[in-house]
Amino acid sequence: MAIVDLANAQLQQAAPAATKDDGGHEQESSYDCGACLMKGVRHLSDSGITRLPDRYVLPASDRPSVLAASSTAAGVGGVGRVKLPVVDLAGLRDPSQRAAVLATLDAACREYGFFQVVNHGFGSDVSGGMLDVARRFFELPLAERARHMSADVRAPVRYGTSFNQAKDAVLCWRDFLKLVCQPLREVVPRWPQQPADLRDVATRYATASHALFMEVMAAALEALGIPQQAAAGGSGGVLGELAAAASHMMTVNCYPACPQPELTLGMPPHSDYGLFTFVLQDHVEGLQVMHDGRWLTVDPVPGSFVVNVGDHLEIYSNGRYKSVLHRVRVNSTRPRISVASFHSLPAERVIRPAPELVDEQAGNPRRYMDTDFATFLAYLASADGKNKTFLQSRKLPTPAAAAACL
Ligand SMILES: O=C(O)CCC(=O)C(=O)O
Ligand SMILES: [Fe+2]
Repeated sequence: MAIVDLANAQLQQAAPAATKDDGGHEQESSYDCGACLMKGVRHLSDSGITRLPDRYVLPASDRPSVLAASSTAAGVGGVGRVKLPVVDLAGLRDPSQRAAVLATLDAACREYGFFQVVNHGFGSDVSGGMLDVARRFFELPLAERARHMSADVRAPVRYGTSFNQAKDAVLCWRDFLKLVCQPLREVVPRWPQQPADLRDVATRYATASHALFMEVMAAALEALGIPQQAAAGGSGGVLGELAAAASHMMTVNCYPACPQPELTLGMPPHSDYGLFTFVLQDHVEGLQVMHDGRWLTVDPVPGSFVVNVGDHLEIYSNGRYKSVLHRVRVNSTRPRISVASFHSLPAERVIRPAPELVDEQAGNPRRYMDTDFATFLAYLASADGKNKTFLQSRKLPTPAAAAACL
């Protein structure tokens, strides 16, 4: 798994922008040809364009200002901004504080589906080094980056643009480098050779990210009350399975300065496919989280990771933890780099609600169907993708909802 795009967008199926819209967009331009656009947005930005090519212009109802302007939420920073709950890993490692930190993590996963991890022990050389080499990768000449362009979504390394460049009716203002990270020793020799230190730096980063994921996953299982020995019939539980084999993919995202950021997005609304995603971002804001029907901008906290619950964890927790929609805004002056690490069980593993969290008699019916990677691929190819998210497509009707339909 973790080999194709592990994010489920509410796909933008709108037709490209009309001949002229309120941004004064005209249809014919040298930058509107399909082949030029596939060179990516870094190329467009470097070429000094002053207006957004039509293929990036979202229909008015999907533009970033909609829903964002007046958002507020209890316990958050300013209007439309959020300081995510903080999970202090140093506290988690201290027996006298562990219960309190677990309670914070549990509440964050239920309410926001997002939290921030601090004091994680990741050396700043590891995370800072990763952001630095990512930035230098996108500064390479286009011809060097383009060596890794591939239509094969299973390739261990893939360079591309937009969200799903082969399918997106409206393109996103993002270029990306995807690196499959497992089995690490086998895939690293396939990763880019330029910049010369990329393989070393990304290997150290991937190793540390996996260790951090295991620690946070152990905490989440404890907070959910799932004993690790019993979780998979006494075979060491999910943690034991993950230690033996996991899926892990890294996406390095580059969002260059955009001439008309109010008309487009860096990433469309989507949820992530796995158990947990760890996002390392530079100091430029852009990530927005859906909370209570409103978009909230996440305040970047230097040295921290933004962690979010993925679809697999929502299913495994039988809906207790939320895999929420998020998206990325861009801006006109400051390029932004982020590195998203997607962690889950191996692709062939069927994900279903943990038996410990299902109890029909106690009013906790099973809420999700069995899910595996083949189901996910079938969903992507199906018409359903236009109408609802993958997660919605896996929901079982609750008894109350089923009764209402009778
Ligand atoms: O760039 C970001 O902050 C988030 C990226 C993201 O959501 C993803 O890669 O799935
Ligand atoms: Fe995401």
